[in-house]
Amino acid sequence: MQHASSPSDMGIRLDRATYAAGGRTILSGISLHLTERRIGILGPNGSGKTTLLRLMAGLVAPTDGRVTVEGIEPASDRRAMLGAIGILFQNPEHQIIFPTVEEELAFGLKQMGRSAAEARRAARDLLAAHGRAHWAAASVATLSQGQKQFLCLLSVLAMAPRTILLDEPFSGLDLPTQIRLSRRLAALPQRLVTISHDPAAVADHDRVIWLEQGRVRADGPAPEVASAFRAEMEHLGGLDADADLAG
Ligand SMILES: Nc1ncnc2c1ncn2[C@@H]1O[C@H](COP(=O)(O)OP(=O)(O)OP(=O)(O)O)[C@@H](O)[C@H]1O
Repeated sequence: MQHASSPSDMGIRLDRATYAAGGRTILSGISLHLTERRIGILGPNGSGKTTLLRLMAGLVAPTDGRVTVEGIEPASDRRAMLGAIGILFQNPEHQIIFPTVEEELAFGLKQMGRSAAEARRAARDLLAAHGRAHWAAASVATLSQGQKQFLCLLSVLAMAPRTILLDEPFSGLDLPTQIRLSRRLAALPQRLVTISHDPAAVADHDRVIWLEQGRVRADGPAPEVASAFRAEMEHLGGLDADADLAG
């Protein structure tokens, strides 16, 4: 497997990355070099957060500029990305494709080259390690939303990617499930890039990037950026309508 060859290749780099679709520019000239262990991406609805995550994961390629992960363009080498980047999508329904928990967990491992028997064994071991051995044969349809979200996290962890991208990981989860998931995420050794519209979700992160209308509006330590973002959102919330939307 290819690994970073120079410090500038480490982590995730965006060089004037632009993404246009449907006749409009969604991200404009984003330049970032992300190497910190806990990174937050804040932004209001429609600011381009999920699109940025899709670019980083290689699910879409920039229409201009460049994106590299550990020195490799993610959209051009999806296989190399399996060990480099994992994604926890906002909606588990967009991630889960197999009928049973064990099949779902084994899928990624098979993609990484494990035999079917090895993948199933590793899936069962992972479930047992998280006190969920009894889930193996369960139909995914019988799991609650929070349990599906946890299954998706286990699927990502099974592949042990060096960076995990999290798209609003707490949306739709009740408070105890949020607290549990947040504790599990905090304990992970990997680099985490967490997308949120909630400044509290990224308040203890090493670096926070504020996206606004497809551009970086602020980039810095969490206390500064998250509090400036909160102040702006509270100001906007005090107005009767979004200033940039007609009607
Ligand atoms: N393929 C596409 N074609 C056209 N427009 C798109 C496409 N993908 C995203 N958009 C638009 O780009 C903007 C940014 O979308 P994106 O999902 O990245 O925002 P977001 O910050 O994640 O929003 P939210 O917080 O609401 O999930 C939105 O206005 C969306 O409608």
